[in-house]
Amino acid sequence: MTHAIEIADLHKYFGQNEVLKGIRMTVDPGQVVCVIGPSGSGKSTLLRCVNLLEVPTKGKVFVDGVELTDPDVDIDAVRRRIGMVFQQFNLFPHMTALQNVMIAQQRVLKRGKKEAEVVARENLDKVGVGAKCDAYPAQLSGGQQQRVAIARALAMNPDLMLFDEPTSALDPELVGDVLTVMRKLAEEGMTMLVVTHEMGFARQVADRVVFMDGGVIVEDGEPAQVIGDPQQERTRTFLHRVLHPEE
Ligand SMILES: Nc1ncnc2c1ncn2[C@@H]1O[C@H](COP(=O)(O)OP(=O)(O)OP(=O)(O)O)[C@@H](O)[C@H]1O
Repeated sequence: MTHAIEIADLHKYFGQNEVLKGIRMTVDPGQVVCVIGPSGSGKSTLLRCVNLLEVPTKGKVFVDGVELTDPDVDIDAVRRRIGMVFQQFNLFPHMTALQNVMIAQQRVLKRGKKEAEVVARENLDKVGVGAKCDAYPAQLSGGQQQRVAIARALAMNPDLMLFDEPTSALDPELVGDVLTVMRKLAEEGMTMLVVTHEMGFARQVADRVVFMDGGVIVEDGEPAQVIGDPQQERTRTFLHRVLHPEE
């Protein structure tokens, strides 16, 4: 079986700073893999290397068997199959929710206005903000804005979704709405690579959890193992801090 994502010996430097130090991992079709780890461990950089928002210094990244790091590959064609959801929702402030979900379909996929609108409405309904089509981002809560951002990614019919701390910018009471949408996508079989601090989500939804620290993968396994019974001291220390922040 071809892996949905394969990362082979990935290194990334920013100047002298080696942020990724030989990452190897895979995500198979339909799998949900959560990446956890302390701030600055390289999680976002890893995710950004999967759609070449960052160019790896060394190593290879494959999406569905296609090597993104091959200079002859049509990167835009591969990128179109990858949906990305960021911590900040990055919606256009002067466009309504509906227009935000339509615009990339029209510009990138060259869909006509009518089709783009139908697809946008379907996806806004799917994430539970169908009633907010005509609202501007400033009129929406953070959780609603993030769900519009998810709808925007889904409207492009991606094979694969990357999430970079999608709930970190949200007020605590809004986190659940976004996680519910992500859980539903996982149940539908979407392949997902998710950088998150939400241990409950990682534990309940992920097929695998990857713990990163200092630019390396320290542990990679089933959630019950990595979160429930970590083998490495570094993982235990991190989890203790995250799960018992008051101590
Ligand atoms: N564009 C950049 N230029 C220079 N250094 C960068 C750049 N992006 C990230 N870094 C550095 O790379 C390191 C890893 O950052 P990264 O954002 O990947 O970590 P992270 O694990 O996602 O952290 P967080 O949980 O805080 O988002 C940090 O030291 C950061 O300062």
